[in-house]
Amino acid sequence: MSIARLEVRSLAASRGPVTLFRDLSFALVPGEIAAVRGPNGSGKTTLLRCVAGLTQPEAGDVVREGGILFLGHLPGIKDDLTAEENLEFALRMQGVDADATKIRTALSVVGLEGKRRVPARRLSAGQRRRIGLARLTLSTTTGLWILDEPLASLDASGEEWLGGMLEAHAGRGGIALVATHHPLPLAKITPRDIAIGP
Ligand SMILES: Nc1ncnc2c1ncn2[C@@H]1O[C@H](COP(=O)(O)OP(=O)(O)OP(=O)(O)O)[C@@H](O)[C@H]1O
Repeated sequence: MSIARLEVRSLAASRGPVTLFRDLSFALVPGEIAAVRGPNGSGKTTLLRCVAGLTQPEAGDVVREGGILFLGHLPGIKDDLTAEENLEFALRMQGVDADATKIRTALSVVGLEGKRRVPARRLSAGQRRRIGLARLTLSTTTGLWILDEPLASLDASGEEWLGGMLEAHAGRGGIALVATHHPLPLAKITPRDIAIGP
């Protein structure tokens, strides 16, 4: 199981003179998925970074239980590494132990089996995104998934796959905080909406 809990209390963040959000509070219980919504530049990434502990909020607290998987809005892919080298590197940074077979299986799950030895510079935007998303298949015991625009560049089959991954994660007691401009492709769960910005 990937039991997790997240509580955000009276969180505030600014960039320079601009207040992005203030007095933001919410709590997610095991099995809950939240969609963070707001216009470009409203502070969605900033909120995700605060929740992950990567950015210090101006005020408020974040209480977390369970490990974190953070998938940034840029896939963070290194051009000179192959698909499998990129995945291996990302997992190592995350502290996830994955052997060559697991990596190959994860890439095959996201439709990149035939591309695993291809340098990332020769992959499309959606294929690069899929390398990042392959981390989800190997992070099934990580309680809190923080995903920034995971649907960007994904085709319909990728969206459907991601929806299934999120629902399986919720079914294991995991929670997810997902910044998105698109509706989350969930069939069984209604996500909680967290709106920020003007
Ligand atoms: N490194 C930075 N230095 C200064 N200002 C920044 C930096 N990163 C973001 N900002 C500012 O903070 C504000 C919020 O940015 P953030 O990336 O959190 O928004 P967002 O809602 O995720 O946007 P988008 O939908 O475009 O991804 C923006 O107005 C941006 O100009």
